[in-house]
Amino acid sequence: MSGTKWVDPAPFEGARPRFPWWIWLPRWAKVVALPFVLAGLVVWLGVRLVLLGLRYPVGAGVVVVGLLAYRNFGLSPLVLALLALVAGLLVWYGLHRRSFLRHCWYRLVTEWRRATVYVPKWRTVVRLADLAKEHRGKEYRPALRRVRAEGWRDKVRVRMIPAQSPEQWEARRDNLAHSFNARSCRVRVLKPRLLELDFIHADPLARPVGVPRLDDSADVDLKKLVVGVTETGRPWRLKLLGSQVLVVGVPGAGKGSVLWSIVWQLAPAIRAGLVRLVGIDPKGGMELGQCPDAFDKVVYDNGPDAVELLEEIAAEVKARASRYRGVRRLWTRSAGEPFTVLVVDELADLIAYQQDKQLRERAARAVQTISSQGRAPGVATVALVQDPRKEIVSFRHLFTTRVALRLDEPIQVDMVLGDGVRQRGAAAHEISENTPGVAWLKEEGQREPERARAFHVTDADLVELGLFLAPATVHDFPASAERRAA
Ligand SMILES: Nc1ncnc2c1ncn2[C@@H]1O[C@H](COP(=O)(O)OP(=O)(O)OP(=O)(O)O)[C@@H](O)[C@H]1O
Repeated sequence: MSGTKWVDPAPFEGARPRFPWWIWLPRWAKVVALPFVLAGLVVWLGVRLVLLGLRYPVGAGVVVVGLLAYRNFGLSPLVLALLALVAGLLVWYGLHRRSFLRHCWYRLVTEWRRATVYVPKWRTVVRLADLAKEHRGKEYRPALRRVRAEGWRDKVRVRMIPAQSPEQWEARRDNLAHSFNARSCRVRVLKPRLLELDFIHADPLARPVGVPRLDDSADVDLKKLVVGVTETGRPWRLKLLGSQVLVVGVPGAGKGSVLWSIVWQLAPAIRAGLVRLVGIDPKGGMELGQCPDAFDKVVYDNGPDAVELLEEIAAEVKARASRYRGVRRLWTRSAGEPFTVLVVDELADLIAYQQDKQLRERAARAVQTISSQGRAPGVATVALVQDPRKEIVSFRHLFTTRVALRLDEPIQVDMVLGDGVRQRGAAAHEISENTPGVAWLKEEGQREPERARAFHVTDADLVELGLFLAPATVHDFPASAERRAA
């Protein structure tokens, strides 16, 4: 108070200590409640043990049998049995490493990481990352659910608090990764309120993947062409029938390997006449010239010949569409004409860098016709490009399958894969220079992007492919040639 004027004291800014409610109970009530609390604890522990037994029936069985054996026969047989168990596990590892890791080792790692990393740090990390909220004295904290270790990544399920969105988690991917000692973190939405965080510890695609054997009898599935492996170890299946493919990557990112993996897998169908390849390589044949036998027609520049070829395919698209009208909605083998794949290496050379304005416009019109109308009549485009900017490819949206190999900048990832996909973890600009052929993939209608590596198609493989596809030449047997000459 100063004179007659009232001055408010400064508000109390210290944190008031909070005590649990039972602290205020009278002493006698605590004594009465103690046996009930202890009984409750015992029941809780029993339930946890039963749940653990149900989760790991084999492990629990081994422990129970071990205890019984120890009681009935003493220590020595138990030690022998344990040694036999270890030997059995080693044999399992030797015979089938994959199933051993999956069913035994990764389960142990899961429990270990849950107990030593995620449970102890969870509360602090979500509070410091602003993912927990306090409202009217009650704390709302995202719940840590199932954890699964898979060696190269830990999958951690999280139940979000009310009014939270996946974008809030996506914005804190880096904070979470560093907090849990991971290289990076990705966010996936499993269902409303349930997220799965991937904490990445290693790159399963670090090693190149060789091409499979060329098999004449193989059935080529144009909707699921296997052109590499995904990081989860499954085949990378590329949709060609009913899709248009855009492959983007800086020089040396491995665009060639995506292209040749597609051709490699199409080879049996090309040989059987079911698929026809048409190619344009404005770089003078540096890429497609490595295996010209794969192509029905190929042009090695970006001049009038290339544009005429594009217009020929565009005309074919229209002609097929009018033939199919009312007969079929999508190309099938029974259509009686081959599925056509147009391969353009460096699309920008045709539709952006071409000096002649008329040729440039004609090329862009033809490519747009093919990629917008070719789906149903069985004409697919596989276009490779280094620069994804709108000024270079103004009709990116017509390509329904996008492959982002290594890129320079984050903004390029958004251009290729679409808005928001990078935030979910598709960091194509972070792909290492040491892993050419690694790409992020996004198909139309698929929410989550996938990471995969194309087969490594070597020069020797291309020679083999050329031999496989070269038209058979029948040479005269020397003796019969001499006889005819005589
Ligand atoms: N899938 C792959 N696995 C392993 N190595 C690869 C793979 N793809 C490409 N490479 C290697 O990376 C290098 C560059 O590959 P490639 O020429 O295909 O790149 P690019 O993107 O087509 O480059 P450019 O735009 O200059 O033609 C080559 O030495 C190749 O052997």
